[in-house]
Amino acid sequence: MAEYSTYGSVAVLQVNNPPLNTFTRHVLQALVSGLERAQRDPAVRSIVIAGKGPTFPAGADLEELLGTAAAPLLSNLRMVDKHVDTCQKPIVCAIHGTALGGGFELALASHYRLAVPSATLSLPEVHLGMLPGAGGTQRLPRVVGVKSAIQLITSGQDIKAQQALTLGLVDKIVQGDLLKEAVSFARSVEGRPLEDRRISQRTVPDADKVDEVVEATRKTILRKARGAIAPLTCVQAIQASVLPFAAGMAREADLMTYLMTSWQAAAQQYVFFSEREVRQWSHPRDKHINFRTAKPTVIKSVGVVGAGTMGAGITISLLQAGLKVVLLEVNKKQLDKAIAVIQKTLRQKSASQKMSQLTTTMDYSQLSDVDMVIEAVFENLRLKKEVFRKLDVITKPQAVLASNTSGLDIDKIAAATKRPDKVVGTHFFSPANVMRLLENIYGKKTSAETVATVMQLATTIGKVGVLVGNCAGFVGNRMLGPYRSEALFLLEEGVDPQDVDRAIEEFGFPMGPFRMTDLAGNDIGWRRRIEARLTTEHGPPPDTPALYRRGDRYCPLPDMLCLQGRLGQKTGAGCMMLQEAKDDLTENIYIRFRTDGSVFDLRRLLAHTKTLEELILDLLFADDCALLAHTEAALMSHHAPSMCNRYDPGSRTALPDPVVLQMIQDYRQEHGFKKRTISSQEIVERCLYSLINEGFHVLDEGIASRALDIDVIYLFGYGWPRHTGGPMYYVERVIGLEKLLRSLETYSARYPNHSHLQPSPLLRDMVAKGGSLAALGTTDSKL
Ligand SMILES: CCCCCC/C=C/CC(=O)SCCNC(=O)CCNC(=O)[C@H](O)C(C)(C)COP(=O)(O)OP(=O)(O)OC[C@H]1O[C@@H](n2cnc3c(N)ncnc32)[C@H](O)[C@@H]1OP(=O)(O)O
Repeated sequence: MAEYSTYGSVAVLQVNNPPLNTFTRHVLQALVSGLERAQRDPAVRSIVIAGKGPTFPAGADLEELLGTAAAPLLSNLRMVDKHVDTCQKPIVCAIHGTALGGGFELALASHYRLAVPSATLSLPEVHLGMLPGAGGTQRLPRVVGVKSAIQLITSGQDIKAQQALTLGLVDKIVQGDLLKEAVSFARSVEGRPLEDRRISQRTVPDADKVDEVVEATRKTILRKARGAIAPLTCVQAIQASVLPFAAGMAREADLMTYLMTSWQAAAQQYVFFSEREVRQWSHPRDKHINFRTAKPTVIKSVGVVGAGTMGAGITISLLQAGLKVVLLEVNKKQLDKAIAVIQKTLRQKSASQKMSQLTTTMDYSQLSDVDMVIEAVFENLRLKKEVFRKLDVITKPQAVLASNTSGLDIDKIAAATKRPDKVVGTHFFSPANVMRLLENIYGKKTSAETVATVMQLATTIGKVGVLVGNCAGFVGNRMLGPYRSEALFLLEEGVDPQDVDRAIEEFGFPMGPFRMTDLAGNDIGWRRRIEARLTTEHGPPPDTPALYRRGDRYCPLPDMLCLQGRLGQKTGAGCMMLQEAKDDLTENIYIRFRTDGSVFDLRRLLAHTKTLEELILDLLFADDCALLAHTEAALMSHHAPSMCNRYDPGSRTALPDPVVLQMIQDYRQEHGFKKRTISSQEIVERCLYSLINEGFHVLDEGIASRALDIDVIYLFGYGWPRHTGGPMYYVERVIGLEKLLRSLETYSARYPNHSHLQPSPLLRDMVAKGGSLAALGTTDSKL
């Protein structure tokens, strides 16, 4: 646990608790014993603490911290801290790997710190809903000042060795053998006075400005925290660092107890383990096919087809992971643009050498030798099938063929090939080089080996891969459907778009539903609805009521919006449409092609077509049309000043527009809706409960095999607030399944035609039988 050895006058304590040398109570007990022994031994004049194997201790063992062993763990940690801080012999910490949380705090309690250049230090407790409760909030500000301490602790950011040296957190960077250097360093400081080496005895350098600093940062922290209590509690603890050390420590301990017993800390620790647990996948159809039994194919080279925003982002992710990439794009301008974006991004990340791993081409035959292809063309089934047909012929027979689709049928895509066992979905999220989620979709015929390969690929490229089944929208986008519908129905009843957004953002999402679709592009959903023949232009049958489709309530506002060119931020306006004379509109609408920025006057193009609607639809969906095959058309209306959520050029700030509010009012009148006041609580409940209810359907159908898979998808792909643990965790542990059921019953009784508010049979069953999501396969083994 902590190996004791001596090198002349130097005692060395090496923590040995693989894989990360985390502090269990036994490790800490062994450290206390080692320190006592070294203090007792008159031959020992200095002490080195180090980690054996890959790292210095990476913090407290979370399984113990959360379980019944928490009390002895904490009391042992305090004991170590006291022994170290009051020790009369110099203690030198030798840091390599990751000195995190309690590990870093142990180093701060010591008298000297040496680190190898690759070492990383951090206090990441805020991500676990806690604070650095072993003196971190008291010692760090004594070294770096309150301002920097607030920044470092509330962000939990990594501090690289060189930065730590600059900040005064380490005393020396060691290039050679760390342990040897640490022993010789310890010897060199033997007998020197220790008082000025004890951080606890120092005063905070910017103590006189503490209130000012806290006041200045509070607003930003609150905004970023989005409902999480840990960041501001960290600030309160840091504020106490200007008190005498013992008083500050007492304040830190009180606040730590408050956080550790909060539901948010439990939720965030669930997130930590769930992020890792999704790697332990098993095939819902056959549990014998799982991460242990299925062997992935080794992937060294990947072809990416399509150099749009997604294709370029995917390419960057692959290159950053050291894979060889062949990027294919049949449009030269688009290809050049993508190369420039990739180059710029890699350069910003100081990874320009990775460009040598990239081949770009317009010729499919260049893909003949890659181990895998990820297709990232326009979201259109016909086009994707065509690409897969080609790939099947060109690539080597053992190559895996993956489609980056956000919801199209993987089986239909696979059917275009003679190797459906090698076809799989890999749903990346935009921006693909930033977003951590990779939703991997198996089809009916996808082999275990192919599943294992894409799950392994996720890990290789630093993503969180979640395995899900095939259905429209898979897990994430399918659950988003009811959420969006309910948001629209709320507009019909009297809420303004910005009120819906505000309520959802107050719950903790970075963006409400309207700002989110404006960002993603309103045309994405529109295209899907058109393909499903749901929009007015392509359906419904004449005898269907205006606000119904296939027996379900339907809100046509987003379709009307798209027809007016309000596609979101990319067109400078989104959200709600402004009902204007179409003739007027044609005067002002242009089409801008993203590849070269050229602008075409619609009136000229209109000469060849019947109506404006038809023209826009043609342009947006004609993937085989020469104009659009390799470009994404963006419609740009010059009516922006009078539009609802409009965006000043280059800005992402949504500006509500009174004209549109009037338009919604007209829409309500036209369809006989009576405006009423709706509370934020109702907005949140109706939107989120309908999303979660769909999650129960998804589990019932085996599309997701565990509730934690859904949680991870929403946390890493959709901005679900981390401190709530994810939708399924939140509803079970915070709201309660019974309350969810009762609320859904109330709302569905009020809105019998909103089918997504009808409680799922699984939810009813679980409430009736007292079942839990954990029993369904949510692995809570570590919680
Ligand atoms: C008033 C007195 C109060 C005293 C309170 C003292 C409180 C101290 C607070 C803390 O120290 S909290 C813990 C702080 N440390 C962390 O948050 C580190 C968390 N870990 C990581 O960030 C990463 O694991 C890593 C260290 C960067 C390594 O990443 P890597 O990708 O290499 O490995 P993983 O797959 O993440 O982890 C491997 C394996 O280990 C498990 N694990 C990681 N950290 C912990 C931990 N702190 N406790 C328990 N288990 C941990 C992880 O779950 C993996 O397990 P698996 O079974 O292989 O999935």
